[in-house]
Amino acid sequence: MTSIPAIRLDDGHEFPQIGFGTYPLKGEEGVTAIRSALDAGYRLLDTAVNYDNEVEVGEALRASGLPREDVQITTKVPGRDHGYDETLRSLTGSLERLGVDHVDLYLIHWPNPSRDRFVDTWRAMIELRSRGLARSIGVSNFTADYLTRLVDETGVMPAVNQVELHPYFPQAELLAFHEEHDIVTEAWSPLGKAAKPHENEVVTSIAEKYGVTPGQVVLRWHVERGVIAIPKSATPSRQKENLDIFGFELSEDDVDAITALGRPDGRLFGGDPTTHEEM
Ligand SMILES: NC(=O)C1=CN([C@@H]2O[C@H](COP(=O)(O)OP(=O)(O)OC[C@H]3O[C@@H](n4cnc5c(N)ncnc54)[C@H](OP(=O)(O)O)[C@@H]3O)[C@@H](O)[C@H]2O)C=CC1
Ligand SMILES: O=C(O)C(=O)[C@@H](O)[C@H](O)C(=O)CO
Repeated sequence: MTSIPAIRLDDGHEFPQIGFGTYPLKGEEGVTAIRSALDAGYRLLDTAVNYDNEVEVGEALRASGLPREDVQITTKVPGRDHGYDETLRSLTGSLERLGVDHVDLYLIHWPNPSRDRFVDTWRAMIELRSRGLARSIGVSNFTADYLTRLVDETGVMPAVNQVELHPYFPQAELLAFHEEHDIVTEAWSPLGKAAKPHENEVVTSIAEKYGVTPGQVVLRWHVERGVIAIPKSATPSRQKENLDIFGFELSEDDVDAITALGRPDGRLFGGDPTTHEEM
């Protein structure tokens, strides 16, 4: 089984550089797909209250027979649960649905700026970390300005920012900010989902050169940039393929050529964190 290199967060906890995205896996089929990912070697599962599949994630974990401590679980507080007390309650609900006594990474799913409650939400997450209910805490879809506001108002910088990141939206500026502030970047839709950047000729020709698949090239590009990627696949063969990316390296020129595919309108569904509201 592939051994997955780890990335260390600024709180000292280590996370595998490839995790498994679970949206929109649900029901019996969802449990089967998530279980199959665990069997293939994934040890980081990404879920959220809004995916409505925390129960399935917990079931797949138990069905796998793996010790709880071998698998890291991320979940996320939704916009409707922003606020101090609301966030404490939200995690209680997530833990019950998952059937676990702590999560390994707890994220604010979206900043939801029109509500302007993400700082209080963050204060609750700091408390949840001190109670041991969330081992690491971070955010998702935060801009540099929102991250700065969190640290200015609470003194605590998120360990992770999970953001849209794929060859058509490479986010070089945000990555540089993260590096400067010891924030680990996690890529959502790392394969670019429906935009299928792996079908772009730049990627397919690099894949041919290395004798790997285009999907593997895109995931390796994330690895070369020091990012944690959480590809989703319901297909067991692709689940294995997406983990099998540690036997080759991309040259700097190839990394740059893929990054150059970025487009100003490269977001998949216009999810600009400064305007997108998701409850
Ligand atoms: N924080 C946030 O706001 C967000 C977080 N996320 C998280 O990120 C995860 C991943 O993102 P997602 O949007 O699913 O997009 P991905 O970029 O992971 O793409 C998933 C799609 O790619 C296909 N696929 C998987 N592997 C390959 C491959 N090797 N070659 C070609 N196609 C492939 C899958 O098909 P198939 O399943 O048929 O194999 C599926 O259609 C989500 O599951 C979720 O956990 C996603 C969006 C927003
Ligand atoms: O999947 C997620 O985590 C989301 O935040 C959603 O916005 C998701 O990307 C979606 O539903 C897009 O239409």
